Amino acid sequence: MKLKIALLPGDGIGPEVIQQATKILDAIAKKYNHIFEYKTALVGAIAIEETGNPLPNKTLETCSDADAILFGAIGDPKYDNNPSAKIRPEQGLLKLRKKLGLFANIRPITTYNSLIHKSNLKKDVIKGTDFVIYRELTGGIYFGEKKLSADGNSASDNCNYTANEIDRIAHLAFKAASVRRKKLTLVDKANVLETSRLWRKRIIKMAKEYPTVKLEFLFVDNAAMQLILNPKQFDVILTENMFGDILSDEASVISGSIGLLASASIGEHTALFEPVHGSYSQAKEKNIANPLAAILSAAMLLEYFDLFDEAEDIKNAVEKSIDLNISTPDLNTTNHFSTTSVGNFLRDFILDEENTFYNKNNIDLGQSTII
Ligand SMILES: NC(=O)c1ccc[n+]([C@@H]2O[C@H](COP(=O)([O-])OP(=O)(O)OC[C@H]3O[C@@H](n4cnc5c(N)ncnc54)[C@H](O)[C@@H]3O)[C@@H](O)[C@H]2O)c1
Ligand SMILES: CC(C)[C@H](C(=O)O)[C@@H](O)C(=O)O
Ligand SMILES: [Mg+2]
Repeated sequence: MKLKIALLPGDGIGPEVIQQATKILDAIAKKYNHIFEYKTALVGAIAIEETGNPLPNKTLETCSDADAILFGAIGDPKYDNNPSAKIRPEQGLLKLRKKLGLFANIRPITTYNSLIHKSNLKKDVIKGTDFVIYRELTGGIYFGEKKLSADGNSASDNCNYTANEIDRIAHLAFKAASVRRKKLTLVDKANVLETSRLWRKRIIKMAKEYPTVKLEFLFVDNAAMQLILNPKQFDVILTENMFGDILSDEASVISGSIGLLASASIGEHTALFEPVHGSYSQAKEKNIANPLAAILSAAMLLEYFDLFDEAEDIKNAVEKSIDLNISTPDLNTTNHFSTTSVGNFLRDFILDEENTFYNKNNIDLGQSTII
């Protein structure tokens, strides 16, 4: 298969993790005789610096011409620490999602056997957790009208949803639940918010089309608690934009690190694949960022094109690296490995025809180093 992939590395650790993700995609291309062509474009703070615009037209064109987009991360302390800045890196990502119609953000949460004992959470609570968050991505408070009064003493952010915006992601979530464990949990704040009540009405109506799926409702405050108290109760969580953003960072603690959480942002015409984490600028160019979220996002990209064996190869390699503790400091506080080393290990594991990687003594890390 030939795929044109737009690469948007962005800011902070974005370029480093995207470099590892393309390393892995190249290994897959080599193993399976695919052709992956990359075109890199600017987004975020770096795009502001170079063009004055967090999403230059050229970037949008590159994305529109591509079969899919692989995104790193955006954001910079310069803007985080300046609430008065009118042009902000995050606008690049938000505009991209909106312009490309990427309305469904899919964030799977799973656990890894060899990380369970390291978790801050109890082993019995998290072992076997396997759910997916369907986060609405182009509506809600993120995209409503924003106002700041002339005297600067009052501000508002409007939260809007239309029935159509709710329905299109809800169908995807119901379909996902019907081929999984057949449970859908709508997370909202219907006891307070009018938009949440619209969500409930639409979902109750739609549930009749999916009779095999058990539907439950949770208020978001309770959901935040249930996620930590008993994450195994969840199969598919459907929620609006901001609740999904917050709950997925919380859920990353179940997996072991936000550096493990991948996502797919799906639209009608195209899709973008992005780690859940941000630009983690404290780690920029230190070669310590976990590249697995970006690499697993690349695996989701392959699944989007039905390249399931290829995606499975990546997931197996990721699991192996974690089992062998070939991990960055977020997962391995003692002999941790660099971002590059983790990428090298995965590449070599994927291309290793003779399966020499079955015990730690056989690992040839090549240029990799323990840092
Ligand atoms: N999709 C995105 O591009 C995205 C997502 C979230 C935040 N942001 C932006 O990123 C900037 C920093 O935001 P933040 O500090 O709240 O969130 P962040 O996700 O960048 O970092 C939060 C913490 O998570 C951990 N972490 C994140 N990524 C990691 C990785 N790959 N490996 C290991 N540990 C990792 C680190 O401990 C870090 O301190 C802000 O400008 C924010 O707007 C961008
Ligand atoms: C950077 C920010 C705009 C973004 C969001 O809130 O959607 C991020 O937190 C995410 O989770 O992708
Ligand atoms: Mg977020």
